[in-house]
Amino acid sequence: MEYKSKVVACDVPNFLMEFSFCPYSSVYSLLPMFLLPWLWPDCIFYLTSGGRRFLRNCNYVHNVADDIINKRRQLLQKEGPPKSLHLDFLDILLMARDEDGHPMTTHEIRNEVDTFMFAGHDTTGAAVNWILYNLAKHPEYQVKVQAEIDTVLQGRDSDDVLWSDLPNLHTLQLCMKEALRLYPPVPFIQRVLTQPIEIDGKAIPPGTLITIAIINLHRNSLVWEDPDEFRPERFLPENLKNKDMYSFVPFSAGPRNCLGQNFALNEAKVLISRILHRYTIELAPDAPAVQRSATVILKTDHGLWVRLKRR
Ligand code: HEM
Repeated sequence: MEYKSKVVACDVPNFLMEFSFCPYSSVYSLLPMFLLPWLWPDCIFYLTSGGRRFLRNCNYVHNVADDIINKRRQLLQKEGPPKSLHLDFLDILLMARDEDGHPMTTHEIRNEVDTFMFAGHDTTGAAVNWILYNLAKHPEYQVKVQAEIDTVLQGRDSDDVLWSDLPNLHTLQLCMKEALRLYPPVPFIQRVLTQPIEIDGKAIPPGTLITIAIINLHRNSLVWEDPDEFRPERFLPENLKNKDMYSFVPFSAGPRNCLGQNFALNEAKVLISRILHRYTIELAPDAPAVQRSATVILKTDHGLWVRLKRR
């Protein structure tokens, strides 16, 4: 499959961010906001109780971020740039200057912080959950992953996972990719076409908002053999030789793909190897059936229930 569309940035209206259900009528309460087009204009949406709750929640998050930014700015003014070798993200933003020497405003910095918090937190959390769940469901792979972690750590403590260990966790990497294929934390993305394209004989005009269902692509039997099976070996280099590079896109693809991809994979590797070095994970026998719920992030309706046994 080839992506022929050019990608453009598209502003997401606020109503799409309100994923809770419309609270004020028995009929509406069953419908997600995007099925209620008359509430799409912000000025109308903000008059509803859902809209007011949305504004309240936004204010709360913005105040938390503003508070952190202001405290750090004051610290920078008082003590000067940090002496540590690596500056953190907030320091970099606070110290950035444009061509005229102007710093970023708190509002500009907050927008960046919000993007990274939203893009980097729930996504990685969901990924780690789904990976651990799959390893619990497939103990034959969990054992291999644990043996690999034990070898790589060479008797060191679980807290001592080093940067240099990460490329050696090959089996873990295969299992992580397979879990991200079956359960991509971002199941859908959207793009506005800037050029007409044709897919299977159907012409789609520019300006059309299209949804790319990553989860369906990953489970398409034309793309992956036995797509619902957990088979990490699919990602061995020899098995990927004839695979289209767009068959597996949990981090999207093209110029607007995920900026935090490597960070997320490394973060997940550290976390999972520390957990599996100490514990074996089993599915909880009395857990409710896993019901995938595909909102912005792929979650479950009743959680993923596992048991940890100290090794
Ligand atoms: C397993 C974890 C993650 C997954 C599955 C994931 C997935 C994605 C996907 C699919 C997109 C494209 C969204 C779209 O086009 O609509 C994206 C964009 C983005 N991600 Fe991630 N992400 C993850 C972790 C992170 C982390 C840890 C960070 C930051 C530290 C991050 C930062 C971003 C940013 C800034 C963008 C927007 C890039 C742009 O529009 O140019 N992500 N991510």
